[in-house]
Amino acid sequence: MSASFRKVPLKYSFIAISILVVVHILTIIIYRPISTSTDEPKPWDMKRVDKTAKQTSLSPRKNDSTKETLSDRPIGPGKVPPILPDNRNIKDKSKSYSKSDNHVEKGRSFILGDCYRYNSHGKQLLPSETLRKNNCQKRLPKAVIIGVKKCGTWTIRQYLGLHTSITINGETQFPTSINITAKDVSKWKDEMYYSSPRTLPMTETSQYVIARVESKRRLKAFLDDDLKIIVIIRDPVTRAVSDHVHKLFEVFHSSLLRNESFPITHEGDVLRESIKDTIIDVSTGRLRDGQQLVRFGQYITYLRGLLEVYSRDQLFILDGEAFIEDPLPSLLRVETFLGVPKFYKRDHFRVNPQTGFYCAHVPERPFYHCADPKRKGRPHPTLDDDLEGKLRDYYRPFNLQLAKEFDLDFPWLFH
Ligand SMILES: Nc1ncnc2c1ncn2[C@@H]1O[C@H](COP(=O)(O)OS(=O)(=O)O)[C@@H](OP(=O)(O)O)[C@H]1O
Repeated sequence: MSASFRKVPLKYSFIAISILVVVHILTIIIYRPISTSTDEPKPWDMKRVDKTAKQTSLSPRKNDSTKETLSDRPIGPGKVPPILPDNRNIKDKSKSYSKSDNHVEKGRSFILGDCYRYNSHGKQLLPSETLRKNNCQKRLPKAVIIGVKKCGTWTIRQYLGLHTSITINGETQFPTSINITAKDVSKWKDEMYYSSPRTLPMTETSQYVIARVESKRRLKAFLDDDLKIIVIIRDPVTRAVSDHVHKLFEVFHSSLLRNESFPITHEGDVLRESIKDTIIDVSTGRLRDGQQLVRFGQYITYLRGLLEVYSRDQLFILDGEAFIEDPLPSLLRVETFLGVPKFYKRDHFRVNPQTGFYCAHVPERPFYHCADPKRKGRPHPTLDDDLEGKLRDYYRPFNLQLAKEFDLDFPWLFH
């Protein structure tokens, strides 16, 4: 073997090496990430800047039998969920959305706020001298996004993270124990990003909104008197479906991790039937309204609880359905509510042709902010009329009361 290697003439080795070098250079050119502010953002360059935030994406796995069904084919009898923009159906298979791990080119660096930069090594604190000069510290949040679960909290947090006057953490565990101490709060503060006085420190959780009133009150004592609170809510029927799909997907995935050949077939039917089994008591045919899956959509209960602790003008209630349709108008209102300079523009947002959901890119930031279609924006099964009717009947009085008490006019509140 080694003898035959030695017989290969030098000329051929040189040609082979040259070919390899050319192929390598072409690969780098084709897959180079967004590197200048004038470059067109490419869907395959999407990546979250926020590396320390809780990872919500499952890494694509080989032979993933869910792939075709869950991201490409609508579930249900030939229908797509009505809430999604029409362009959800546009398929663009030529672009791979799995190339989400592109890095900033070596030698390039983006400044994020006053305390961080992002380069080919990821997100890093600026040199300590700069941190001192900019008065970078860990600060308790002055504004929070607190839920509701499955209503779009992740996406709005990503978009707010693009704002040059906001420093927003990934999801953090708000201390909600009834005996909360200064130590608990200080531990929580340690989870925050460094921020300068020039930017608004923020964080997010979908848990605080459902915490008991007494717990909310205890935490409030440690926070700014004029803490600003964003609550995003969507059609509770869709929220329940989303929550159920999420839970089932987690189960499928853990099974798949244990046994790669776990068969997943007829997802639409499985999902439709399993949501029915979860929500309807078969013996009585009635809705199991004690289920969290159902109760979480009773937004008025949680919002009333918030009002016992915070004043109405500290709350901004965002329509999650309108936010999906077009995030810009919602974000402009959020800017006003937070009192930060106007930043968002129409051309920061583009629809991901693969999913029909918006993604965001701003020239000041290195990457597209685009949800992993396996984790957010999953296809929903179509509910059968009976189940949907029962859910709508259940939520209607709560929704109407919500519209009245909180002076909201979101169209789905009146369904
Ligand atoms: N731009 C964009 N891209 C993808 N998904 C979007 C977007 N805007 C809102 N949404 C909706 O957000 C839903 C998930 O909500 P959350 O992020 O609050 O979920 S979680 O509670 O943090 O798990 C998620 O629910 P599913 O559609 O069931 O996956 C989406 O409908």
